[in-house]
Amino acid sequence: MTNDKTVAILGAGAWGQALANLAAANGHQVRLWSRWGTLSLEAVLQDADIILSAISMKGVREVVMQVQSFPISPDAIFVTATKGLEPDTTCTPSQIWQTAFPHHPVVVLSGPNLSKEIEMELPAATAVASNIPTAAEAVQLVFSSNRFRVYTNSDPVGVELGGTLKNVIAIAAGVCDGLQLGTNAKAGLVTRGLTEIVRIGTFWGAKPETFYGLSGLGDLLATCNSPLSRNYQVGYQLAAGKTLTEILTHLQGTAEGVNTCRVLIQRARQQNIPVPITEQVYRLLQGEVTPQQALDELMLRDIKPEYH
Ligand SMILES: NC(=O)C1=CN([C@@H]2O[C@H](COP(=O)(O)OP(=O)(O)OC[C@H]3O[C@@H](n4cnc5c(N)ncnc54)[C@H](O)[C@@H]3O)[C@@H](O)[C@H]2O)C=CC1
Ligand SMILES: O=C(CO)COP(=O)(O)O
Repeated sequence: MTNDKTVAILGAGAWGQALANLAAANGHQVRLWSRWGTLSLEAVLQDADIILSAISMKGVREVVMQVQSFPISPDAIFVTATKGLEPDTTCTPSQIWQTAFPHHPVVVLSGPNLSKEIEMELPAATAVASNIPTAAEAVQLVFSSNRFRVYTNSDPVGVELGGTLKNVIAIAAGVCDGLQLGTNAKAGLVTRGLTEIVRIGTFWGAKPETFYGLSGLGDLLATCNSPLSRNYQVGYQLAAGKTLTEILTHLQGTAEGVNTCRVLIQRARQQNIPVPITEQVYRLLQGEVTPQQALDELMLRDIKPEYH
């Protein structure tokens, strides 16, 4: 009897490759699928115990529909590692996977996981969250090692939203560093950013405490403080006067925060949720304000109690 699993990883970008290497290093049989690769999706999915998606948000629904057209094991567990929101529906990736595969467990994997550091075999921790505890535990076993510490969590919505919403604040943090506003400004921004994340996330059904864990505060700290973060890079380069189009043309990989910010603003406005930092990031990305104007708008808002 062996505990080795067959793991299908969909998406061979930076994150898909890093996760494939982690599972392979633990002795699992890993099949990595890319739309440009030689392995067919059908062959990759055949009898897989775990089907993990590290597809960027823009491709998730298309890939879900392709997966639906092939046979999969009745016991297969889906894992989603994408950090984004779908523009038209405002769905999270796990909601899309769960709707398409209602009889399979879906696990969200999210945490402070800059893929370049993980590829360098530096230590990191993450959370795997599901409504089905045994599914989260199975995924925990597949990826846990002496360099990747995996915690289970029972709040998939909170874990997924933490990883997704922090990307918008990471853009703001990049602007803050790019403008050389100092450590006090950065600490204030990130803390108020977390307040905004908790406000939106709890409104959408997450548990508030989840946002103080690895996938919330943890990932917020990682992305707001590292030039390895593509979202941080977007903000940093906007502060240097580059246009969004220029930045995205040269950026390696995906900065999900750009799209997430637009979806978030749409939902927050509909539901009357105050999100002042996200609002300024949105206006900056739209070219409606300069980084300095966005800062002034935030600093000169009506004064108020810290909690209300
Ligand atoms: N790179 C990182 O450090 C981390 C990234 N993430 C998240 O993982 C997701 C992927 O990120 P990266 O791997 O960095 O991005 P990436 O841009 O390097 O890779 C994205 C992958 O998705 C595939 N893809 C996109 N649209 C597709 C479609 N229509 N059909 C088939 N494949 C499609 C691309 O071919 C590529 O393999 C993002 O949501 C990101 O926020 C999460 C944690 C860490
Ligand atoms: O989510 C990440 C780290 O946890 C990766 O951040 P970026 O997508 O900004 O590079």
